[in-house]
Amino acid sequence: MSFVGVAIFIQLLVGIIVGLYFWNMLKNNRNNKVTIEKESKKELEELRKMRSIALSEPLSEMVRPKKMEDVIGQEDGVESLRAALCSANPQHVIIYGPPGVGKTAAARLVLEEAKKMFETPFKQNAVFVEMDATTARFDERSIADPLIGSVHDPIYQGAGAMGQAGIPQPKRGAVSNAHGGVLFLDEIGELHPLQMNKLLKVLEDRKVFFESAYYSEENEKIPLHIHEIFQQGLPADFRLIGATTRKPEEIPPAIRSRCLEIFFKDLETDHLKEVAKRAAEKVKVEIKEEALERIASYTRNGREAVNVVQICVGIIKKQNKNEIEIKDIEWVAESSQLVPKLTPKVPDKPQVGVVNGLAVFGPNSGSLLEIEVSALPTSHAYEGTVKISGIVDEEEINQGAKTIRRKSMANHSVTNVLTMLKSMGVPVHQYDLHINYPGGIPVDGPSAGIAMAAGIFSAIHKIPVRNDVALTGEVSLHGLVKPVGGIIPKIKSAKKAGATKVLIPYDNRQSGINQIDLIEVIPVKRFEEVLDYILTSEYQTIIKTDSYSIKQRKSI
Ligand SMILES: Nc1ncnc2c1ncn2[C@@H]1O[C@H](COP(=O)(O)OP(=O)(O)OP(=O)(O)O)[C@@H](O)[C@H]1O
Repeated sequence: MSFVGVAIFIQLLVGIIVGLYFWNMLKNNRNNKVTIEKESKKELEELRKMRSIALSEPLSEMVRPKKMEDVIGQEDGVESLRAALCSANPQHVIIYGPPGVGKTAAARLVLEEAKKMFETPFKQNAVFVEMDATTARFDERSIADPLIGSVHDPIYQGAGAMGQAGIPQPKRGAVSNAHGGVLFLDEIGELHPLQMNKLLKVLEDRKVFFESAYYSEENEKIPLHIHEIFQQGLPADFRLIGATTRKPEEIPPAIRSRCLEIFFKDLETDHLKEVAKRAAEKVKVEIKEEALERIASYTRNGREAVNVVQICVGIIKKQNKNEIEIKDIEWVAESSQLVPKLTPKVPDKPQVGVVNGLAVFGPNSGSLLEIEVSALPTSHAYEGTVKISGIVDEEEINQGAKTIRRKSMANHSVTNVLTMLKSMGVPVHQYDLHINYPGGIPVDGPSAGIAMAAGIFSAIHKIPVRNDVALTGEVSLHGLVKPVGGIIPKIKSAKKAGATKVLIPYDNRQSGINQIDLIEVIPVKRFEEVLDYILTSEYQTIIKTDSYSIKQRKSI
């Protein structure tokens, strides 16, 4: 074969190989397409089948408040929420309150109310985006951040078109999804500090800026919209409504200072009855007053009340009944291990060494706190012993990334109280003292100072303490009554427990406080005044014949 013949043969061979290669590729592509189409058809059928199945709407959805008036017992909170959002300049908000009392329900409704306002900046299609801060996880490489958004770099996109072309892809987070509307961030107190900082930056800029090592202004392969996002940021102009069961002091000051703070309360018995009644009405089931009363006695918030009705409805429907009776509620209480609520009450009569202290839990819930003191003459030569029971010995304070463990403040507060009483002339050292906080309420903080001091004084001198007075306040080494937190819920809980007077630190007095719930509120400056108010009238005569006089006490 000549040289030309060989060349033609090789050319033909290469042509055949290349042709076969492309023919094979086309065949594969066609096969792949057919397989993908078949798979997709199967998945679509499955999806349609799933969509055709729908259970009935759960009762919890049916009874969810549909208008603000349906949110029961939160008039002040709802009014503040309206003031914050239903205006020409809506503000960011944090709602504090116990779980299940209507924070989410009210937040969902306020945007709809705001949209109806004449001057509102919210458009009719403004969105309400809901997110739970406990699920707003992010990863440190910023590949995924459902709250703020993230950039999918080509290395993580794999074989996707953008990935192959080396184009970084910004992905929207909740802050951008909420653009023009409201971002409701439940449990905002649980947000990771790093994300809290990013959120603060977004609130300030009203847009999100992304970074990527794969981004270059000169890269012409990058589409225009991605250039615009990297250069001008992704819009994120929304109003934040954060909700938390934590106390304000546990929330970072930087976010607090940018938000209006609103407080939702514990629901009272009447409110719980109303929530349960409306739930029963919505499913057209009858329920009598005594049954509502029983539901309220077992439940602590609106969600629990709705849940009890929901289970009862299931039970009576199975029995072809249309009325929820007390026995149905008892059955639910037993099977769900619900325990009746104990509302602390003031004692029936004055007693030696028994004082009505006041405690506060979470952001807005108060409770009467019984303090009992026993004082027995000591057999020790120099100094009696001091025992404290029923308090938190050690506590853990979570400050975002760091956790602090500290010894109980109540413990330290006893030391301060004893020093104060000793310097007053009370013969504390001659007694073995036992201070007990019965009832399992976790006590901490120094706010029980004046109550504890009064209990010790009463126990040592065997003078009964008035049972109708409750008191709160820290006491200084020199007998000054220092301000404390949670004063309003404390006053309300004193009234609920049956007290007629409540002593508070003078510096805690504020306008309108004297009229709260028709209980007499008495601001006090010094511990001597506390004794004058809470010890029974015998005190005045006994004290004058004792080893120290009122004059001595006043000179502390
Ligand atoms: N004040 C209330 N008035 C009417 N219904 C209420 C009230 N509080 C709770 N509910 C009922 O309980 C359900 C749950 O309430 P919601 O989710 O608003 O509570 P929350 O305070 O946001 O609680 P969490 O902090 O646990 O999310 C509501 O859908 C509603 O049916």
